[in-house]
Amino acid sequence: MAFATGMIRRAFSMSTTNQAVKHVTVIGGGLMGAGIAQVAAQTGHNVTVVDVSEDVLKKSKDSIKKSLERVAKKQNPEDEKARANFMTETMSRLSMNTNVEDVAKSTDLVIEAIVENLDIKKKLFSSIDSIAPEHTIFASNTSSIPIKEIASATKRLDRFGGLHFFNPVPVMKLVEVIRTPETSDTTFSTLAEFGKAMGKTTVEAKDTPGFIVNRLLVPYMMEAVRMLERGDASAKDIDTAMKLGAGYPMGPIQLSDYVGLDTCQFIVKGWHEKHPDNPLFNPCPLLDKLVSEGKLGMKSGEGFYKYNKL
Ligand SMILES: C[C@H](O)CC(=O)SCCNC(=O)CCNC(=O)[C@H](O)C(C)(C)COP(=O)(O)OP(=O)(O)OC[C@H]1O[C@@H](n2cnc3c(N)ncnc32)[C@H](O)[C@@H]1OP(=O)(O)O
Ligand SMILES: NC(=O)c1ccc[n+]([C@@H]2O[C@H](COP(=O)([O-])OP(=O)(O)OC[C@H]3O[C@@H](n4cnc5c(N)ncnc54)[C@H](O)[C@@H]3O)[C@@H](O)[C@H]2O)c1
Repeated sequence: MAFATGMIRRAFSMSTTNQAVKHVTVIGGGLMGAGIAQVAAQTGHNVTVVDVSEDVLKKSKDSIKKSLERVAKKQNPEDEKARANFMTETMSRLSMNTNVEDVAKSTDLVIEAIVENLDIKKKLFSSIDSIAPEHTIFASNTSSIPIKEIASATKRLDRFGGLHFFNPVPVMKLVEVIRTPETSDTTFSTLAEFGKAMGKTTVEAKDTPGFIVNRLLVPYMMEAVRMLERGDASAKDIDTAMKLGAGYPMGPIQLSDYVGLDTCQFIVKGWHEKHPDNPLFNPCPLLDKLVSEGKLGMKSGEGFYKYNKL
């Protein structure tokens, strides 16, 4: 009987914990942060986006609005009033702030989506660890850095995990939930429930390089860049081949531009430094050249291809 009561209590506390993710702080309002914030607000969460300046936050808010309009149009193509209500309600759950310490004081979940750099991520988490409430869970959206290394900047190893979303967040249906050996069961289930509450399918991934998707996808993208570098095929033909011959929605060269060439470079460089003997993680001189020229892909207007500036 005592056992059964304990089970019930545990189940109850688990479900209240899950419902307790009401306020989400998204740090970094760029490509990924804006998408994460948008979908979290769309699914009924109160969200604050934090970034380095008002200017960046304005751009972030504008891009969220634009993307929401696409979603509203899709949901209610014939009903203008319903579209307007959806926009107003979602935007009312969204706020912007440049002061991370202020926001961290009262939030249930922090999702970090800043630049792919371990030292900068550690500095950020360390600055809010003593400010955030005890119950607050920290998560990183890193593409490639071990969650354990980022978490080491804090004293809440049991309340730290990975939530890895995919670009474009409003469209891609997956979230990888990453646990380290220290991530508690409650933290893991709260993160997985949150992913589901955002309308995503979740998979559990270990804290290994690239988790599941990137461990397979990034070497494939870099092999395509190496193929281009060798002059074996043109960028356009590589992309056409993989779209029509393998059923991918985008070819690997176009996808590299879409992800951001700087982000791709950070990923490969980090893995190569840690695993220099793995040829799949070898640097790509062509990628490095484009990044050094400021050609970062779609977001900068040029990468392997040229784009109309966003
Ligand atoms: C590296 C990281 O750590 C991990 C990653 O993120 S790896 C990258 C993962 N992402 C991918 O692999 C993306 C592959 N590409 C795709 O799936 C598709 O090309 C794409 C969804 C991006 C665009 O699709 P495409 O058909 O070419 O263009 P488009 O017609 O504009 O969009 C398709 C639908 O998505 C919607 N959409 C696209 N981007 C959107 C956005 N930002 N916000 C809201 N809706 C969006 C469109 O409204 C459209 O909806 P509809 O079909 O109902 O009309
Ligand atoms: N681009 C992708 O396809 C993709 C997909 C999944 C995960 N990720 C990961 O998500 C993270 C963000 O990537 P992104 O593509 O959105 O980058 P991005 O460059 O588009 O955006 C990063 C944002 O973080 C802000 N920022 C930087 N330092 C900050 C700080 N200390 N405090 C607050 N804001 C800060 C920047 O001003 C910028 O707006 C990275 O870790 C990346 O690896 C990227």
